[in-house]
Amino acid sequence: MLTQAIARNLLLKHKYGFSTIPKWATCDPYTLSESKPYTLQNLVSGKWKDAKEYTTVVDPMNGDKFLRVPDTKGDEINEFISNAKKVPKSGLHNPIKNPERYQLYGNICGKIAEEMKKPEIENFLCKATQRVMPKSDVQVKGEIVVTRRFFENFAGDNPRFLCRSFNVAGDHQGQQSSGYRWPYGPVALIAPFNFPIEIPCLQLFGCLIAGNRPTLKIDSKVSLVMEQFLRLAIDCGMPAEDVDLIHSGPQAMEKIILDTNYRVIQFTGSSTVAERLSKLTHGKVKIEDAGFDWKILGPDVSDIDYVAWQCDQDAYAASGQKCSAQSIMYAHENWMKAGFVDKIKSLAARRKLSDLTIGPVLTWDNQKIKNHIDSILALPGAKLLFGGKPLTNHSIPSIYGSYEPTAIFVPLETISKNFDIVCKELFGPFQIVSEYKDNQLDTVLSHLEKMENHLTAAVVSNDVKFINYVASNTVNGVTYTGIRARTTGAPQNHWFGPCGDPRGAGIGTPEAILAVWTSHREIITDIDIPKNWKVPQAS
Ligand SMILES: NC(=O)c1ccc[n+]([C@@H]2O[C@H](COP(=O)([O-])OP(=O)(O)OC[C@H]3O[C@@H](n4cnc5c(N)ncnc54)[C@H](O)[C@@H]3O)[C@@H](O)[C@H]2O)c1
Repeated sequence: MLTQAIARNLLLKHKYGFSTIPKWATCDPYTLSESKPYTLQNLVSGKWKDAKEYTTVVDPMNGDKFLRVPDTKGDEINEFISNAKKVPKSGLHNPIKNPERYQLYGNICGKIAEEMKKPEIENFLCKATQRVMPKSDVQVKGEIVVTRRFFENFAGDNPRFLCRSFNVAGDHQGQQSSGYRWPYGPVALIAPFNFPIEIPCLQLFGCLIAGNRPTLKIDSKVSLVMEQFLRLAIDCGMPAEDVDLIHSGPQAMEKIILDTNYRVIQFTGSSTVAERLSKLTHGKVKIEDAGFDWKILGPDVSDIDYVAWQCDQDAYAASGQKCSAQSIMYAHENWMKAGFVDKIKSLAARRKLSDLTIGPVLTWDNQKIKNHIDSILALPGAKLLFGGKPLTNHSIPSIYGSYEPTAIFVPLETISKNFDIVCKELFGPFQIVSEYKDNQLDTVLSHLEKMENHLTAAVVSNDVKFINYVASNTVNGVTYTGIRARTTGAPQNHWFGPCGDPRGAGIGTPEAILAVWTSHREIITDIDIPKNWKVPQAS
């Protein structure tokens, strides 16, 4: 693989006539290996700094010790805390303070988008991402392109348009109320491993555009990508003091949170940590957590090859490590009779490690995956549809999972009686399949009602009455409907986030940025006392 990377690097150099490593980059993802490891740095107070201690991150494809990531702790966290404490609650800018910074961020976003269009920079970001979170070329390119398009969206005057205010006429001459979207000031942003560039970039720049000053913490397995991306952003004019990047373990981050005055913490990751931080901060959190995402295939069977392809993508692309991945599929009996499962089975069988259409699972090892599969197969009527075995002939280290795309059939009534076991998110290439008849749709809906997480969902049907019945009785924040409905897809052009939880966060769109990174403020101007005013009766 390494030889391939070097060959590709040389090919690109030849094709484009310049180095494939951008001038601001400090790591070469094409040659990164145990013999050419890279040591990451924290960004604090506008300076790149080393740490006293490091953790080692291994190459998920072969176990090579290829990254040394700061294990920031002890006294080293004090600078992060004091920087956050210096930030005023009114932010670095707001609609009536330092408004030129909206233009600054419009320019930065425009410049970043321009840079990301350059092939050598796009390739660099794709490779860096793929080295730490192995996914296919198509999947990784999709992540980079969504990120670039987000920056295109917020170039120019769009930061100030985003934070536009409104006025309402008052009760008398000289009175007017103005509604503002106000930043929180000192904030923290915690991001997971599965989208090393898209999640942190969209949240970080939404946060900055709105006037906040964040401490950024990414999962250390993948924080290489944002460590490099921030160097690009600084090169594009971002003031280096506008954000602190910390690489640390959970305890150090919790200590920072406890000792700091963060006004809001945006967290993306597991529900367990989300709940923990929620309690720790007395609810000052905006959460994007686990996804147990469902798909319902309606009674109207059509376009079976397309729908099967979409199911395979939804369940198994990026080895199922998307929070939007299809976790459970309820197929109407008409689809089952049409041989739908066999179609998905043969599509899933095309996936291979050599092109990363299936790859390492970074938070579940094979023992944990096997235990989950066994516990479901032990339930009444459950049967393995396909997969169910570890991958073979590879060098993925055993701390990570490596499993075939897997599907297990579980009857509807078994799910009803064993809901907690069946409807548990396995963050890997795994899905539950069930079948329902016309008169069992309400049983399916009763399952959806019981679910804890309401992130993505798909109603695959072109029957408008069917779609409306399901959509009107459910709450998922991102619900795709129609024969092309999918569960995965977190582009920059529509809201992505859970619904039905007051702590729920969104990402990327104007509404998402305003909902997560600003709160409402109203300033009422009242300046004009009439000349003939007299003291009224006591009231
Ligand atoms: N809803 C979404 O938009 C979305 C997107 C991506 C992933 N996810 C979810 O994330 C999960 C997978 O990620 P994971 O298991 O690595 O998540 P995780 O909760 O273990 O880690 C997420 C981040 O939190 C940090 N962290 C962990 N414990 C912490 C603590 N006590 N204090 C402060 N920070 C802490 C981690 O270092 C990491 O940066 C899945 O459940 C997936 O569905 C959700």
